[in-house]
Amino acid sequence: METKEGAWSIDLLDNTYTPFADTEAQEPFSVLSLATELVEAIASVTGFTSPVVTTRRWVNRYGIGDSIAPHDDTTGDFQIMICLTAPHADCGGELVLANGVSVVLAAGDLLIMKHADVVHWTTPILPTALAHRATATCRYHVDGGRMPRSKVLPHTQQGPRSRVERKS
Ligand SMILES: O=C(O)CCC(=O)C(=O)O
Ligand SMILES: [Fe+2]
Repeated sequence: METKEGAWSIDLLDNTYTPFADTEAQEPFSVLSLATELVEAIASVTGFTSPVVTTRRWVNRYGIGDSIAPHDDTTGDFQIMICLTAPHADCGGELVLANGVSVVLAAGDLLIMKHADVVHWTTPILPTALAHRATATCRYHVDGGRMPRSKVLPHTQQGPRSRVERKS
């Protein structure tokens, strides 16, 4: 993927926004990130008391020169990110948050983020890197939280667009 937000590749593990209770883990990261005890523990650490209603899960991969540009994650309420692989600390791939925090993740590290309104980016992977960088993220959406627009107002509430247009 190459966008104004940077260059990296993304593997969507689950982009369906299935209700949390019906979401089935298809691979190990989802087995972990959907485990009720873990979700409850992370909700408690981040201060969320409303139940998780849905999740989204994906893997980002950064090769030499890749980075994610400064952006604000506009949906979801809290998330975990597990570093799957990373170059040595002095070879780029640092996650920087505009609030002054920066993190160099090593393989196996788990980061819990309350990500609303925190602009963040990663530094480019340097040519000296001997490994690429990959992170797996599970984003949790709580009841009444920051849902994607299409989920806040499902079109079933208003009927299909064509019917609305015919009425007017
Ligand atoms: O890979 C990272 O460290 C950050 C990824 C990220 O910010 C995102 O997927 O929105
Ligand atoms: Fe992000």
